[in-house]
This record gives sequence, structure tokens and C-alpha cells, in this order.
Amino acid sequence: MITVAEALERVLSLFEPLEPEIVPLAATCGRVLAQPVTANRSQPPFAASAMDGYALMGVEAEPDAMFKVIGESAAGHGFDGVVKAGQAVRIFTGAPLPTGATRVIIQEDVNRSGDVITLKHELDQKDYIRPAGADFSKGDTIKAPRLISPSDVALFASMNLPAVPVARRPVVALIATGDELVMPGDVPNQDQIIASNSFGLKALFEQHGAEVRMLPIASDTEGSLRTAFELTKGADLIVTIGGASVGDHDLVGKVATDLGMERAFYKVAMRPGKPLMAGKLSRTPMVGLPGNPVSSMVCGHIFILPALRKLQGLPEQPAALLKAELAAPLGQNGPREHYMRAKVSDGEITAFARQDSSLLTVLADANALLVREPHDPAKEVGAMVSYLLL
Ligand SMILES: Nc1nc2c(c(=O)[nH]1)N[C@H]1C(S)=C(S)[C@@H](COP(=O)(O)OP(=O)(O)OC[C@H]3O[C@@H](n4cnc5c(N)ncnc54)[C@H](O)[C@@H]3O)O[C@H]1N2
Ligand code: MOO
Repeated sequence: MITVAEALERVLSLFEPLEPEIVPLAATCGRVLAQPVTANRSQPPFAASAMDGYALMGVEAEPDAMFKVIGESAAGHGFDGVVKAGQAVRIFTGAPLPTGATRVIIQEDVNRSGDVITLKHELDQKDYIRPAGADFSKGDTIKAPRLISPSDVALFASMNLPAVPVARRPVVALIATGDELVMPGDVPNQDQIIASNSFGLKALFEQHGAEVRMLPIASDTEGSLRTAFELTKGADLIVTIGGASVGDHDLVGKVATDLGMERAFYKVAMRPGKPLMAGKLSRTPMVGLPGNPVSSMVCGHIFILPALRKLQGLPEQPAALLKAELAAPLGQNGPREHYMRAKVSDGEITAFARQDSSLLTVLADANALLVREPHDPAKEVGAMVSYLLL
């Protein structure tokens, strides 16, 4: 069996980044910026007041000094004239600083009587001016690739970019397999269960930029699986769930091979997730996930999310590992890399006692996967271990 690192490398080698598309700004959050973008204007485009107060010549801002108020500069409506000695302009936050003014006195430091203001004895010394271009200047560039955050959307808007080039969303065709499965809301017979993996995986992949087509559940017959594969046309990635192991009804590998899959590997030294397979089916990358609910989700995190990143033009990298101190001891690990469901808080991590790969309640309670190397020796409380956040 190959290692997780080797399997990930082989999975990633199946993918090429997708082409970019131009998308309206409001729809870009969570997408990957595909090409650099350039500010169409400076922000602020003029020197602006940072506070509500009075704009005047800074050299005149002495304690108790008096000024005549000659006009107003509001956000969106500047003052056209020039501020001269002994004069002040009422100004508001974001308004253009009038010509001649070099400082804003906040209104808390001013007494006003009619058109005359008197500065107080103690003055805040800041000038409360935001210089033109303080945030960014016309022509400034944001590099690609970059996962677009809500803050980025605000920045692009401010740069006057109504549409932005992003990587096309990877289309994932998701095939759940197994005679035992019915959809949530359907009525199962006494031997059936509800299909859960496809829903968890759909949510996970969509969180990471994919467009997921959930295909009808394929039953455990070659014909049904063939039909399911036929429905995957146009997908950038085919993901099957279940039917990957060695049982008499585990047909995914056989049918995919009959349909011409070039297999990159089958079986990985990991727990859960051992019977993972990957390859190409008519030039489309295909990953066969094990059916156990936790196995399929763990493999989704470890293999499919990095693939979605690559498809969207982000650098190739494995799931990010963090470090925490063990809050409860661990026994020796077996021969497979173990992704233990765990809870991390305040820098301490505890693996759940029950690690069976069928337990969705445990997965749902976990916020981390504690990662253990093959044959990792027993560990005491306080030992540093690696984990990835769920
Ligand atoms: N003799 C052996 N048996 C098994 C081995 C082995 O090496 N030798 N490997 C075990 C491991 S590890 C795993 S993981 C499972 C994976 O098996 P399959 O990928 O073939 O999955 P299925 O048999 O189809 O299903 C396993 C389990 O998961 C449930 N399942 C499947 N799909 C869904 C779904 N979409 N939603 C919810 N639950 C699902 C299914 O009902 C089974 O309970 O094989 C071990 N066996
Ligand atoms: O992937 Mo299997 O769950 O190792 O249990």
C-alpha cells in the first residue's frame, strides 16, 4: 500500500487548473482570483477628513484661537472655496479637505457660537486627515491566485472593479452506490439506511468552490453503475462513494476498469480510508472513496479538497497541519497513518474513545483530525501532536 503523501501526489497529478471566467463582483466570495486585478482609482481619491469637526490651517491651531466658519464640506459635497488665515470650514468624516486647510480639529475640542468657533485649551494633536491614496492608488495590483474573502470583495468594490476574473468552479459528479441506500425523506425498507455521505461531501466540496452534481444512487449492479458513469459527462471530477472494498458487491473498481479507467492507485496506508482508488476515466479524473461515512469524509478532506484547490489554480499543498498538546494519552498506532476524530480547544487535543469509521455522531462532535504516523509509539499527556482543523 502506498503512503498518504504518495497517494495525494498521484491524485493531484490527475488534475490541471481550470480556465478563468469573469464573474460579477458580488458573486466572487470564496472563488479564486485567476488573474491579477488593478485598481481603477485611488482611495480616497482626495485628502479627506477622518472626523467630524472643523478644517483650518494647521499653523493657526493654537489653544483658545478663534476662527470664522465660512462654509461646509460634507461627504459627497465638498467646499469649493479656499480656507485662509482666521477661517474654518465645518467638515464631516469622509468629506474632501478644502484647499488651504491642513488640519481638522474635532468638534469635541471646539466651542461654537454662531459663525465663530473657539478652540479649547487642550487640543487633540492629530491632524485627522486621510491623504489621497492612503488606502491604495490607481494602478495598484492584487496578485493572483488568491482565495477571495469578504474583505477582498470590499477591496475590489472600492477599486471600482464590477467584475473579476476567477477560476471556473470545478464540477464534481458525485455517485453514491449501494442497494442499502435511500435518499433522506424516502422510506427505507427494513434492510436499508439513509444515504448520508453524498450530502456531507456535497456540502464540503461546495464550501471549497465546487459545483456538485449529486447523481441518482447507483445500485450494486454493473448496469446501474455504468448508467451512473454515463451521467458524469462534463464533470471535472468524478467521485464515487462506496463499493470500493473487496466484498462481492463492491463493483466500482471493476466497472470503472471495464469502462477504461487508467488506475493511478488502489489502497492507501491510512485509517480510515484504506480502500481509496483514483485514476482517469475518459480523461476525467476519478476518485473512488470508501463507503464508511467517516472514511469518505476524511478522504474528502485529505484528497479532494487539495484537488479542488489545484483545479482552481491554487498552489498544490496537503491539508494544513497544526500542533497541539495531548490532553489524554494515546496508545501505539498501527501500520496505517491514522486520522483520529478529536476535539481541540485552548491548544489541547483529545481523541475520542470511539474511532469506528461508521460513527457520524463522533465526526460531528469532532473539530479536528489528530494525525498519527504509521507505528507512532504510545504518547503521554503533554506530548505535541499534529492535527488538521475540520
Ligand atoms: N474483508 C475486508 N472487508 C473490508 C475491508 C477490507 O480490507 N477487507 N475494508 C474495510 C474498510 S477499511 C472500509 S472503509 C470499507 C469500505 O468499503 P466500501 O468502500 O466497499 O463501502 P461499502 O461496502 O459500499 O460501504 C461500507 C459502509 O458504508 C455505508 N455507506 C456506503 N455508502 C454510503 C452512503 N452514501 N451514505 C451512508 N452510508 C454509506 C454502507 O452502508 C456500509 O455500511 O470496507 C471494509 N471492509
Ligand atoms: O476506511 Mo476504512 O474505514 O479504514 O474503516
